[in-house]
Amino acid sequence: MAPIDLTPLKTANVPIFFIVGGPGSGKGTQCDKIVAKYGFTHLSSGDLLRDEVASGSARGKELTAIMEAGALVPLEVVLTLVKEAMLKAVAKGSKGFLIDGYPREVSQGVQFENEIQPAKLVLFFDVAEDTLIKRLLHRAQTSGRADDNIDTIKKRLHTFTTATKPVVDHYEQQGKLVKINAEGSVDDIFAVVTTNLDKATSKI
Ligand SMILES: Nc1nc2c(ncn2[C@@H]2O[C@H](COP(=O)(O)OP(=O)(O)O)[C@@H](O)[C@H]2O)c(=O)[nH]1
Ligand SMILES: Nc1ncnc2c1ncn2[C@@H]1O[C@H](COP(=O)(O)OP(=O)(O)O)[C@@H](O)[C@H]1O
Ligand SMILES: [Mg+2]
Repeated sequence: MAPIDLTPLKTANVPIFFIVGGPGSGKGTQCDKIVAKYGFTHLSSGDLLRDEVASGSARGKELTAIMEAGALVPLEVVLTLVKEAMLKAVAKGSKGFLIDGYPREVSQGVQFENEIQPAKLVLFFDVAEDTLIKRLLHRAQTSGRADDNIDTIKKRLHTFTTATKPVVDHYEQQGKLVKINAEGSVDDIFAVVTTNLDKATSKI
């Protein structure tokens, strides 16, 4: 795959926030509220992957089985989709990015930050496993997602614990992690999100 020219993205030099949390932790819900208040561009790695599957492309066909198994798709695939989406957004004057659902393993974060730029903050939505399961089963009633079923949910939770929890430790050691208890109401959690984002963006 030819390397993507990231010059426009690096030149834009807009803030980038990683949004991390278990399946059903509220990443998408909080990102929608952050976009409404700050105007950042929300890119969900899961949504980009589902769009790729829906496009019927050969690349998309390979992804279906992996996603329905609740496993992680190859790093290069998801990073390429994220880069392509970020370039499209900076061409339209993006003010900054919420990268939702990425990184899901430490190597993803390291490669992203080496090739694009360091994330300003990593927001981690911390939710107990039984709450995640309850929320995802509730979402399953309307999401129509092939991976919102109890078997795949359990696999996604296992994937989160084994591959993504190390991401939390990695950024905690760097002092860039904001760990938010995301058990409460959407608005209470958003109040904590805005306190942290206001602090981070005031330093830009
Ligand atoms: N009670 C409660 N439910 C929430 C909260 N945030 C999200 N949800 C619900 O939990 C489900 C998963 O949320 P979503 O944003 O899709 O989580 P994601 O999988 O991390 O992107 C959805 O049905 C939401 O309506 C919250 O703060 N409190
Ligand atoms: N960064 C990533 N790396 C590898 N696979 C990913 C990544 N993001 C999403 N996926 C795949 O897409 C699926 C759905 O992701 P996502 O929509 O973010 O789930 P949720 O919002 O419920 O946490 C994941 O279970 C995984 O198979
Ligand atoms: Mg989501």
